[in-house]
Amino acid sequence: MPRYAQLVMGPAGSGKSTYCATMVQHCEALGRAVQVVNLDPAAELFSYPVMADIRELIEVDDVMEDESLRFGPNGGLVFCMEYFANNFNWLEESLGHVEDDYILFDCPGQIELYTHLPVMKQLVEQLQQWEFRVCGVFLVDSQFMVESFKFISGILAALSAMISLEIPQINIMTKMDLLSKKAKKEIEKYLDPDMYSMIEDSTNILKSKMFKKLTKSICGLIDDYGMVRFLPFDRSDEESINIVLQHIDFTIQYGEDLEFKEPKECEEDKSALVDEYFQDPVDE
Ligand SMILES: Nc1nc2c(ncn2[C@@H]2O[C@H](COP(=O)(O)OP(=O)(O)OP(=O)(O)O)[C@@H](O)[C@H]2O)c(=O)[nH]1
Ligand SMILES: [Mg+2]
Repeated sequence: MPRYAQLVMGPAGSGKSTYCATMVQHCEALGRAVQVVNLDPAAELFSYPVMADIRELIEVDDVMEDESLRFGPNGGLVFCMEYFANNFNWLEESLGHVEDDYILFDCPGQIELYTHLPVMKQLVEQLQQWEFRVCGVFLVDSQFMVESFKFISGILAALSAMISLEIPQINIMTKMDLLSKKAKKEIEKYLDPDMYSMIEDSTNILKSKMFKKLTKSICGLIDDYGMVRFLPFDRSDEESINIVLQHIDFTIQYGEDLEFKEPKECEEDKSALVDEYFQDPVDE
């Protein structure tokens, strides 16, 4: 039986932990069991139940306080993640092996983890060895995406994670509930972007010829990949959460191997339900 995983990534404050909490609630309402593993060694509070917490293995504060290491917060985090990569057996023990398990990994927000450090790639390979089908979920704050320049930098971050991890990836614009009506309308064009009109938008305001040329090349590169699309995520809208979940389920083929399980209560009440169904209609 395959196992399923979402690797929830994205820049600091993009809404990763909130996304995990929202997904857990949503899946609970659907009667689906979803667990969350915290992989942020600097996290403090969670609004979801944690199945495993990297801080049981290593904590950023301890690394920063260590006299021989003398790391700051970012160096400390990199150290913690490298230590984690050398101790995947901790994760294996914490995960156990439950049939059909579906796990969200709430990752740290340091962008270098997804662009050039090998840790996340090593994690993906390890999860795949444990029979997980892994989907990358890359979150970007929609409030920073309403201008074409910011959008291009967001798209490049998503693209570099996609290229370095080599797994299917769903890109999401979070915090859609915070946008004004006008901004929502404006952002529609960024969900499925036409990079050529983006080139026009961005280069018209540029004075330097060289910068114009560079922007054109970057937009051309993004367009060549043709793989970066965004889904809007509004935590207050069940429909939007459902669409995101369906896309992710589809990429990891969740549900294809599931066997039908009869809900317990239903089994007991089955005869009663059947009787009710075949009852003679009551005369009104
Ligand atoms: N209104 C609104 N606020 C959100 C949403 N998602 C996140 N937030 C807020 O944004 C802030 C950061 O959210 P987090 O979920 O902690 O973000 P994160 O990506 O886990 O942050 P780090 O782990 O520090 O990188 C919190 O104050 C959240 O309440 C959203 O969809 N809507
Ligand atoms: Mg977080």
